[in-house]
Amino acid sequence: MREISEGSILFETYKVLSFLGEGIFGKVYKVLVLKGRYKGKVLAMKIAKDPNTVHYLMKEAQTLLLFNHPHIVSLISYIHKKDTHELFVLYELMDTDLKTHVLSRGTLSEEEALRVLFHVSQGLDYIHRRGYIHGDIKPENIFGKKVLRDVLWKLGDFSLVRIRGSGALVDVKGTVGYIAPEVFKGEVHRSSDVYSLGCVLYFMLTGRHPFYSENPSESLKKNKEGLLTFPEGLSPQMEHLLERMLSKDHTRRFKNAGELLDYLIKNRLS
Ligand SMILES: Nc1ncnc2c1ncn2[C@@H]1O[C@H](COP(=O)(O)OP(=O)(O)OP(=O)(O)O)[C@@H](O)[C@H]1O
Repeated sequence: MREISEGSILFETYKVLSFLGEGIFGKVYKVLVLKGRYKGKVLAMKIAKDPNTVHYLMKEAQTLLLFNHPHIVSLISYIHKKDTHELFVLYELMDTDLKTHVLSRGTLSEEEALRVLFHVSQGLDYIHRRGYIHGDIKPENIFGKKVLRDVLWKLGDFSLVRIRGSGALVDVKGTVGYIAPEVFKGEVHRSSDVYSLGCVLYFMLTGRHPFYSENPSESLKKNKEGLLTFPEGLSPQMEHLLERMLSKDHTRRFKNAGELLDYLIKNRLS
């Protein structure tokens, strides 16, 4: 297994510029493409070495290759080294993620939060229309790309993506604070993604997810029960929108991202 550091050249094509971070699926590096179709471009490369994580990341890579949308982080290509069981996945390079962006500001205004919501809903609508459920919508999985003086927000990290109707969940996956209550009972719908996105909207407005507690087991309990209170001082439109996204009963939520988008446009919230 190779050691990777700044300046390393991989497959005679990718020069490692810096380390970007590490998640459960492996390390992520900023790389410069030295030759081929993407010569001169700077990309993000995620490297998985553990057979279990390789399996998940491979599933993500194969699904993401089918997607092409301005509000979804693009996958450029992937390389699977069968002999060493390593997987190298190349994505478009993003400049920030929503968690970092919100925490650096404390909270976002309703206007800014709605702008992010509108961007991400478009990416989510694209995958919902194709029969997929994202399964892990949270601020760390929403990425921003600076375009002139603006930021374009995109949905990323499709490691828990699943096809609609592919059976009940055997174990609960996702991130406490952003999981729809029915998911804890093994039920997953497109509206479960809408719920998670509602938790993200709440986070943008308050700097905390709706089930925050200093005690992690209390957070989990509150999340399972869908027990939340709305922050003070919201506009009536924002309160109504949050109620529709964060209803404990999934049949009272927007059914999918398309319904949410229609609502945002009709009520001039986009
Ligand atoms: N396309 C990208 N462009 C820029 N940075 C990225 C990109 N993808 C991931 N990163 C960064 O790399 C780091 C690790 O990301 P990764 O998605 O592997 O883990 P994570 O966000 O901790 O989530 P998880 O472990 O749940 O997958 C994070 O700091 C993330 O912001």
